[in-house]
Amino acid sequence: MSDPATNPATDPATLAQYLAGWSGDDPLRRAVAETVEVLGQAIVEIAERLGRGELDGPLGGAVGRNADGDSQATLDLQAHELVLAALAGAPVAWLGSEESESPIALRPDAPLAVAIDPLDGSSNLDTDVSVGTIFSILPALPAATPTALGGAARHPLLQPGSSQLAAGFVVYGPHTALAVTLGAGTQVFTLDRAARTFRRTRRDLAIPLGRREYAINASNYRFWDPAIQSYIDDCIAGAEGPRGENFNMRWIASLVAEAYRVLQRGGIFLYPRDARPGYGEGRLRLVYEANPIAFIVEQAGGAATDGVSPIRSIEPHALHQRTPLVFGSRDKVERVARYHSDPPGLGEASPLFGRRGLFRA
Ligand SMILES: O=P(O)(O)OC[C@H]1O[C@](O)(COP(=O)(O)O)[C@@H](O)[C@@H]1O
Ligand SMILES: [Mg+2]
Ligand SMILES: [Mg+2]
Repeated sequence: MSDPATNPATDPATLAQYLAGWSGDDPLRRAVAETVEVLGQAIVEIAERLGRGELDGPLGGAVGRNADGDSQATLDLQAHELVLAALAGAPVAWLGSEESESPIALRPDAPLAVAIDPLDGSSNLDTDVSVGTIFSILPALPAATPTALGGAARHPLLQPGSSQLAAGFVVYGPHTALAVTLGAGTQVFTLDRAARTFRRTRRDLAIPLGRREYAINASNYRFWDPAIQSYIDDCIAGAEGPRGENFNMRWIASLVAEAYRVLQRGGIFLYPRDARPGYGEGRLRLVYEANPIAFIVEQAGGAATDGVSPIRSIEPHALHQRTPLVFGSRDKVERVARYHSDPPGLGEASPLFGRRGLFRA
């Protein structure tokens, strides 16, 4: 897979052009393309609102609580409303949003379901750190009985991530970047603010290998499982430890910003389960955070697991369900799984094995 930095002057594909080229005359693809495009319009609005900072009032500050008990900022709700309004005419039957306890019924006969985190990382709003939007597009199954969410019949929003037709995430940073996959590679578009248009700036992105960088909230160390503790211990031990090389650490506390960094320069991200009350399945949500990120990362040659199993193989049972999440360069993600499968005391960190070469990657 090639990874050229694309020059918009010679590769002027706008998001709309890229979507049109991909969809052709296929009705389901056209529906996906239309939906990504209207989400793009909502994203432009959210970017403009964020770009005004506190000129129109406070961005952060809790105004309520969502279904998961997280506090909601004014902008969490505004972003949700902008997405809802943008989807009004789209071929979407169901919207599942972090900011709505239950799925929202849109057009009953439409072929798609959208799951979205309208504003990711919103606890960072008042510090002007990058936040984002994450979305997943699924087929709306005709046989589903949506009122039985969580029951025997499967709601379209509760399909495993392997059913996704498209996924995207945005970083509202110094520039607004949109990473998208339609199952045919990962593309990055940059918002041309003056034209209110996304233009492709990276084509068929491939996560670079070899970057020795990990991202984890290290303040939770004492609550982690031994496998995660061992993995991080070995990174921290650096050149003197079993890995035999030094590692750098990053933690922005903004999933989209971490995911974008991993896409651009490699490394690994971990938000594992831990022993704090309420963190038995980690913090991040499977349906509208982990699944779309996993699809995009895999389409860029990387991997995403819950530590052991591929994220996209997990059968969701609830819209707001959490999952441990590990993603990044494939070799590093696979190494984390091996720390889980090695018997305690015989892992790579074991003094019995010291700097054994078997798992050096
Ligand atoms: O504060 P913590 O525990 O480090 O968690 C940070 C994580 O929580 C999140 O902010 C969760 O997303 P929301 O802001 O949408 O709830 C992620 O962006 C980030 O990776
Ligand atoms: Mg989030
Ligand atoms: Mg959010």
